[in-house]
Amino acid sequence: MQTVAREGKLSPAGRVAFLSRTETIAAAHRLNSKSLSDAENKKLFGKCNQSHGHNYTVTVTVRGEINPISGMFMNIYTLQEHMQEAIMKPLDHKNLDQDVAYFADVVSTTENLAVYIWESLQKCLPAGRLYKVKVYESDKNFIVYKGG
Ligand SMILES: Nc1nc2c(c(=O)[nH]1)N=C([C@H](O)[C@H](O)COP(=O)(O)OP(=O)(O)OP(=O)(O)O)CN2
Ligand SMILES: [Zn+2]
Repeated sequence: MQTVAREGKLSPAGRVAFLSRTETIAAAHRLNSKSLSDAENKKLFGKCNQSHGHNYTVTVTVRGEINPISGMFMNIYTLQEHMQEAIMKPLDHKNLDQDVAYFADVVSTTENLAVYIWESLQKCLPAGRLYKVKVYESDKNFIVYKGG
């Protein structure tokens, strides 16, 4: 990288790139709202009102301006470390409803799981860095959350 800088072959400034990394978490849960009766929960959530598990696939996308010296805006290993702390450690091989305090009163839908991951990553990433959280609950279903 220093060689590139010495030779003056720097990337033009102001180029924004998007970096994504995917991890998989295995977790158990059930869809159940404390605001509803047992009968209402069964009617609304059907089979998903019973305990079951998923191998969730979580793709996190961050954005930033490419540093002309390093050729990147974030080392992928840095993103890996943040995902370990914010996603893998609290969620992998856990019962979301019982082991994760956030879901004590929040229904553990994939939507809310994406929000949890977004908020956890926001705590360790620089402002404006996080762009998108995509969570696959199964091969067929996924949620995209971009904050807000
Ligand atoms: N909007 C949402 N709807 C549902 C969610 C959710 O998170 N957000 N979650 C569920 C259940 O968790 C359920 O486990 C979904 O899994 P499954 O039925 O296995 O999903 P598939 O569509 O992949 O499987 P099929 O065999 O095709 O049914 C329900 N709804
Ligand atoms: Zn489920």
